[in-house]
Amino acid sequence: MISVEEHKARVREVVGDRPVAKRVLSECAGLVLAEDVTAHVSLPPFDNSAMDGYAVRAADVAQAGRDTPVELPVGADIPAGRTDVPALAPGTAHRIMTGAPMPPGADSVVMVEHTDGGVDRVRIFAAVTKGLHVRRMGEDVAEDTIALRAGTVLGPAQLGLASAVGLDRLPVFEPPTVLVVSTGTELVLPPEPLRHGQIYESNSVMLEAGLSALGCRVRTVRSVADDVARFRAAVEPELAEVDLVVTSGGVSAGAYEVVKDALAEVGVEFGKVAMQPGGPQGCGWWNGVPVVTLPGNPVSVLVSFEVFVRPALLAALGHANTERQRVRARLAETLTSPKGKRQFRRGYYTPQEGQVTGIVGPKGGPGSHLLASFAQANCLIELGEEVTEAKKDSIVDVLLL
Ligand SMILES: Nc1nc2c(c(=O)[nH]1)N[C@H]1C(S)=C(S)[C@@H](COP(=O)(O)OP(=O)(O)OC[C@H]3O[C@@H](n4cnc5c(N)ncnc54)[C@H](O)[C@@H]3O)O[C@H]1N2
Ligand code: MOO
Repeated sequence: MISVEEHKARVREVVGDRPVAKRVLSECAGLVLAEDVTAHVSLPPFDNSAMDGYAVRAADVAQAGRDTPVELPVGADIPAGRTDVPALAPGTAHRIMTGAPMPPGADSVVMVEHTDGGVDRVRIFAAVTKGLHVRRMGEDVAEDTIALRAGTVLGPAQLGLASAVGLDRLPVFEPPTVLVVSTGTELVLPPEPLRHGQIYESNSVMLEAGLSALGCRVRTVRSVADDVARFRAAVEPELAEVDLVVTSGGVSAGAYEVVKDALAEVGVEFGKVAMQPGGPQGCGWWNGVPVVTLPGNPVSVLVSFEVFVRPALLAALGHANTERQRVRARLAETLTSPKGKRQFRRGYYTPQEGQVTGIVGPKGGPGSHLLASFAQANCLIELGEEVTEAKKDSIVDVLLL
């Protein structure tokens, strides 16, 4: 039996690292930037107005007040987007809109609310300090400096910034195409009617959802009978198209362990990991393609995905943080755990106002077929290998899903 950490390291090694590719911004959300990116324009690219109003010289309106307006002739109209901006003559104002370039000679902007809004001449009721309501060129990003650092996870703000400095593509770690394979002669695809002894296939749907959330492309072979020749025939042609294969089922100790039977001879290693659920596991390469074989029980599949596959893929995709957020919580009821195995129980974590630790209670029992209770959970309660009983009110580790 190997430890969770050992198998985690094996899966990480098998999954490997992802190559770098340039992708259009619309396909980069959630991915990690592979190289530093330099801005070749300043942001803002030019001095511009932060308000709708009038561009002035502060000195020309120094005496303006509510009861002592200063009246200036309006020289020009500068909407946002105007590229031929005339200079401001002393003793005049230009009407200017938010985002429009500051005219040479002007040093500040009076908000329209502090004027009479005049078009040919304007009465100004407030003085301004020099630079008021002017957004300076380069105050957000200076030209030829690094706008985004390698390792940045690209969310809305980061992608917006990339576009704002004129980029249409970014170098990212390319997400893999993953083949999901569900094995089991008993599996039927909804909405086909079930006969006694058959069940609806659910593992591929969970794996697809989990993989898609990481940005992976997913192909699926949704139901392969427990027959080595049929398994090979269904999966082998796909190998050239994918970067990783994740199977479920057919890896334990029975007489018809299709995944084990088909892949042990190509060098995939199978064994037992000291965890519950998710004991029987395997990983290796098939025709050079990384393969991770997960046990078939639905809860085992999802816990195994969380513990082994998700962190390995996040690391492969360049994420520095590959783990779920871990918090400490007070246990709402006593739990038992098998000696020598790390147990992952499905739980519901509730933060407590003003407290460092929240409260966590189990959702359902430890059985790896209890999918409905997983569907009500928001966390995994992790009980270490040495733990056989975690008492009510003791503090436990919780992984937030
Ligand atoms: N003698 C032993 N028997 C078992 C052991 C063991 O160590 N010795 N380990 C048990 C554990 S723990 C697990 S986990 C399972 C893993 O078995 P397999 O990976 O071979 O999975 P299957 O037997 O194919 O399926 C297990 C269970 O899950 C259902 N299943 C499978 N695929 C799907 C799917 N795509 N959608 C929904 N449900 C699925 C399947 O019908 C079985 O009920 O082995 C134990 N046995
Ligand atoms: O290790 Mo199994 O995954 O408990 O059912």
